[in-house]
Amino acid sequence: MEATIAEKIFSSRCGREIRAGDVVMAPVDAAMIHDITGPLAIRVFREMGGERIFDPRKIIMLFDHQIPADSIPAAENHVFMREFAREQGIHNYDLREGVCHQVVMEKGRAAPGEIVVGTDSHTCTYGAGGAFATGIGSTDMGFVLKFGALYFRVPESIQVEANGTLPRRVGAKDLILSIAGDIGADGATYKALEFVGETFRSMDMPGRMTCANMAIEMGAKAGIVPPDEAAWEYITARREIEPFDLASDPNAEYAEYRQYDVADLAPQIAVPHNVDNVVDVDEVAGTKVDQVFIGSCTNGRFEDLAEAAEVLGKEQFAEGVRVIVVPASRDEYLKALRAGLIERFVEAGALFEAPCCGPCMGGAFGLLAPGEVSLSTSNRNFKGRQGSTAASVYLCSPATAAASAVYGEITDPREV
Ligand SMILES: CC(C)[C@H](C(=O)O)[C@@H](O)C(=O)O
Ligand code: SF4
Repeated sequence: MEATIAEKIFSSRCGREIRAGDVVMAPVDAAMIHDITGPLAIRVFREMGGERIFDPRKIIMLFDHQIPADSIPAAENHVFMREFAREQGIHNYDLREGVCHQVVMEKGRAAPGEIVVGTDSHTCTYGAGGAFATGIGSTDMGFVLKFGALYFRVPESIQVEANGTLPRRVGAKDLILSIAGDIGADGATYKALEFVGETFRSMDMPGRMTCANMAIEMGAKAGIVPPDEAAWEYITARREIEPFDLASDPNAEYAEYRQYDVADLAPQIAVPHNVDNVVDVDEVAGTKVDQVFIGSCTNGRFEDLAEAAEVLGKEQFAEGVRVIVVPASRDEYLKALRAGLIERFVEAGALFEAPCCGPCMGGAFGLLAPGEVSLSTSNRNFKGRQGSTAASVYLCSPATAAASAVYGEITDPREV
């Protein structure tokens, strides 16, 4: 039988032929827990009578949402997790490395063909490298910590094919926002989104990560880019693994097909308060912004910062706009530092913060007051996502964020 990439990954990991719709107990190749959801997973593991975790080498532990601790409960969570890591022999990246999804990818902890879970909805990011990766709840993670396996209902797939070359200053984020606008916030619920076509094939790994990251914003269980040379190059630079072929069969069965030609794509904006409220930038150009956030697991990589810096050029950020730039990880931070980007952002008036989730979730800092408007390169714009429920969050690409930060209002980066 011809199979999709998602079906093939489950078949290979379970050692028998698996079809979409099957409910299987599948082994987990890696499991990520962070400072917010980790403590609950550990408590569930204990309640289940857990003493030793299934394999400490397969656990990725780190802190990124509330770092450095922004409250006493957060500090207590960190202490609790550090103790668990010591007791179980887990390598804890602690608060040094950055946002969980960036760190998992950059440390080579998710590889093509693997099943990877994390107690965070954007775990689907690792599909950029050909893993079947999905966010799970802390209760499920308690089970994974004990048994190293989990029940899955193997998803049907939606194939999204994109062809053509993205225009200047239009990038992966614009493409995925446009796809989210079409599919809708629940249009891919429990499906695997498979990204194929020449646009994805010529996209760099950071761009693929931006796209896979937002699969969950359409309700998808996973977002997968079939691994090609670029993906294998990325992973083999980080861990010892022999490349192999992994792609859907030509006649595999899909729930749906969607096709895009990106040659004329305009910069896209998700306007408040849903990710699928997507419009071309010119429909909202001129909207005044109070805060601009460039960062997150969606768009906090070096390439994103470099694109923003290129659009910024020698300009200053507009008076009255708070520009917050947060690299997604220590590695990305160092690359930005060495390339002189940090100096440029700070000179132009930005606050440059250490790697963490930052204002993305309205957690640690950068919260909005009622009535304020934020333009953000992150992935969610629900009411209250970045502070007050009476504030507004618009989502965009790093290029649009930088252009808008210079003019103090939503601006088409192609005109800068
Ligand atoms: C805190 C965590 C559970 C949450 C998620 O799962 O996505 C967060 O990272 C987010 O982006 O809202
Ligand atoms: S950067 Fe934002 S979306 Fe990503 S893990 Fe952190 S809070 Fe979640």
